[in-house]
Amino acid sequence: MEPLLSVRGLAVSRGGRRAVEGVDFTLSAGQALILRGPNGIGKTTLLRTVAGLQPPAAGQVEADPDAIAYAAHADGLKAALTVAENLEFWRLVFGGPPIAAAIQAMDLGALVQRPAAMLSAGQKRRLGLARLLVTGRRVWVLDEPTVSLDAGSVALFADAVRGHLAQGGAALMATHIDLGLPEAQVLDLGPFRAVGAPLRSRAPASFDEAFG
Ligand SMILES: Nc1ncnc2c1ncn2[C@@H]1O[C@H](COP(=O)(O)OP(=O)(O)OP(=O)(O)O)[C@@H](O)[C@H]1O
Repeated sequence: MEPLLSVRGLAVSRGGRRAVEGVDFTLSAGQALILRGPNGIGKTTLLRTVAGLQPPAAGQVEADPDAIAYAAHADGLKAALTVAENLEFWRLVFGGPPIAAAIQAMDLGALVQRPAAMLSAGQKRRLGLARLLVTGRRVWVLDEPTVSLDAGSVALFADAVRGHLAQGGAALMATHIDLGLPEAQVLDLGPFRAVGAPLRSRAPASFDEAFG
């Protein structure tokens, strides 16, 4: 079976410094891969590279760029639009399926008329994940998808991923928690830490805006 995503000898850099290198994996229809590794090892950087938001430092990422739906830490919601309007907006952008199934999958029925600005953190995250379902894209690339979700919502998300895989999709996810997806493979990035990469990088003095 032709893989939907193929990563070969991939090295990724952030801030001019290599994070991980020599990463190889493929994802075919119906497969999920979970990236693990300590804070700062390069999970987000690797996902951004796979999504085409930054170039590889070395190696290749092969995928149809129109097959990938990327969900970053931030949910990318339109604050003034309602839940339904946000989903309709993304459906129109991507040309995906009707929004009703996404609303049901992420249990947003009671919130459809509420502006995104008036959602709780977990509700925003559920809307951000519902967005994936209206993209109609086959390869989900997800960075910490369950942050802010309660246990019930994590289970809904796991069901959505399972449904996506069953329909011939694939998913690449960075997460620190157990998603309840035993069928997913796990790739620990620890052994791929680039030679010379710091174990924990130190933030510059001006970095800590919130607490400075
Ligand atoms: N904006 C930035 N500018 C420069 N370096 C950065 C920037 N953001 C992150 N880095 C550095 O790049 C490296 C990889 O960071 P990345 O966010 O990919 O790690 P991660 O594995 O996703 O971490 P976490 O588990 O904390 O989310 C880290 O060493 C980090 O310090």
